[in-house]
Amino acid sequence: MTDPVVGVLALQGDVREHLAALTASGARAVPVRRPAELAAVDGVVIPGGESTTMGLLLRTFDLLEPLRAAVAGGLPTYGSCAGMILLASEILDTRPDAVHLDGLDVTVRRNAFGRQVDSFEADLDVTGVSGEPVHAVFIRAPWVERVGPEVEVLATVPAGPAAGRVVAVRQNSVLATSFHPEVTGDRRIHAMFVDMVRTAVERAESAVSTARADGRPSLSA
Ligand SMILES: NC(=O)CC[C@H](N)C(=O)O
Repeated sequence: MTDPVVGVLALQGDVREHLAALTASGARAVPVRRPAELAAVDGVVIPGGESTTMGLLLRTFDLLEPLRAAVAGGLPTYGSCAGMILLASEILDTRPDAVHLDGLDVTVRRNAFGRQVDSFEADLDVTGVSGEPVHAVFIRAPWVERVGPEVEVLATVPAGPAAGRVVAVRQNSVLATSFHPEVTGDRRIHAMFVDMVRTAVERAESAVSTARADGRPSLSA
């Protein structure tokens, strides 16, 4: 197949880094600022940045409902840090009117690792990523405090005061990490997401060809 088109929500945050990481992982990476641009992608990344600001901008740019609907409809979505916060069904330590995309049945706590420790790094074993552990960079990061029954935990902090805290999860077509793989040069998390996107595109294409073979009207007509 041709390279899947993966959008990066480009309202705020480290958009450029995700575009570069996706391009290096075999996707056609494009910025998304308008509903029509969102409608044209096979998958979308919600970058790191500041979740309350990004939430306000989603409203301003009329992207909130289209993005919520796309995620609910199964569009492969990857949220990193602030992106994880926006995807959560419940957010602790945020403003009362904070935006939830409700893509993940999890409770996240913003800035969870404490104000003294704004950033830190750790080597993580991540389910689905083979080889060396992933060197994870956390920047004023959230952690996941509750996971719903459909949510798979992909990584936890291995040691230190936050040992055991959940920092990477997947629920069906939604992937989220507390950390920022886009800043390290290790492309394995983006490659895992691009694989999710490719699988979803292939599935949709084979559903269309089955429908054609059955003589039913084509979904792509
Ligand atoms: N690096 C990040 O994305 C930080 C997230 C930020 N602390 C927030 O609450 O949105």
